[in-house]
Amino acid sequence: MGSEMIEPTPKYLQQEESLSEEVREFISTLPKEKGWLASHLYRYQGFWFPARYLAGVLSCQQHFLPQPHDIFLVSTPKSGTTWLKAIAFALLHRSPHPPSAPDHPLTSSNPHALVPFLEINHYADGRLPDLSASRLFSTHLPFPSLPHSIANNRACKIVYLCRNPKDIFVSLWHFTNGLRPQNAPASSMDGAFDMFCRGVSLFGPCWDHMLGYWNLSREDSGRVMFLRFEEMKERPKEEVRRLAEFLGCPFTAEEEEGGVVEDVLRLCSFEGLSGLEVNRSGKLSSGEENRVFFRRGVVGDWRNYLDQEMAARFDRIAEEKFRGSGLVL
Ligand SMILES: Nc1ncnc2c1ncn2[C@@H]1O[C@H](COP(=O)(O)OS(=O)(=O)O)[C@@H](OP(=O)(O)O)[C@H]1O
Repeated sequence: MGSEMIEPTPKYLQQEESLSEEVREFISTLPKEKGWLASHLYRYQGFWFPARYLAGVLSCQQHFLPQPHDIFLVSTPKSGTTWLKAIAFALLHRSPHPPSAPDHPLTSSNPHALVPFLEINHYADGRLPDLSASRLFSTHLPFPSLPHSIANNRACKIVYLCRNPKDIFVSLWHFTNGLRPQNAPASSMDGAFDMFCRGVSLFGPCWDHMLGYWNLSREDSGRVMFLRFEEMKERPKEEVRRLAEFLGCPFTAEEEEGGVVEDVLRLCSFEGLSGLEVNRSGKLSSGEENRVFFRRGVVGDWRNYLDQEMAARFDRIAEEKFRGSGLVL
């Protein structure tokens, strides 16, 4: 009889048991609901987190110290974070790594490995990370949970990426089903839809998440750039030029002539990234298969999943939440 290897539970499926006594005690005081993938989501500072991420949130709130010129890529999950990470990395490192180079880091590493999340990666597992290697960070943290050290630091730059919540919902539903252990049943779309509308979803409510950074971008547009997935799809060159400018690395005339804008876009395109071996068969250190971050990458896929009534409920929520803010999606 051959001995069967028992795979350890991937980190992203680890739950409350893996946390320190202190964190477990704290989260036991928070409101909780059944999770989409994790057993529970906990409400902290008005938003919903799985226990493992919450431990990272608390730790980075306590310990993170920004440096002038740090850059933070912020988004609610499934807004196009993977794409933004790839583009920002390619823009900021294009001197040592020209985007057309066949050995560019993005051809052998998933964007999440190159630009880890503060709360999900750097500060996960009770670690205090050494952050000296790179000052380009990413986070799904809503504004009220962003470490005060970042929120109050006027020299840091924040790039916020937003997407139509209907597409976010559909993307999140596929994503969490794709991460389920093989024998676990998929969640029903109706149940997930109701939870999402009530804000009970990863880092949700997504509307409040967007509004927090929208307001900040209106107060301080030099420090916070508000990008939209749909506009990046519609006019990628303009948006990438705008981003390069905001990040302090605008394209030179030579680069424009040499087609570097197009090179960055090609390198970071859905087709380009999702076709790479590393993204077809690799895994993150937290256990997620890289391929789950690439599904369709289009605008408006929600039309294939939501009926009129569901779409109307989303519209009503957006109208209520965004009223008077100037934010229209
Ligand atoms: N390069 C590129 N271009 C365009 N779109 C892309 C790209 N990479 C990923 N995607 C699509 O983004 C969706 C995943 O969202 P996130 O990257 O925010 O996920 S995560 O929060 O990091 O888990 C998910 O959207 P859906 O296809 O609608 O599910 C991905 O397919």
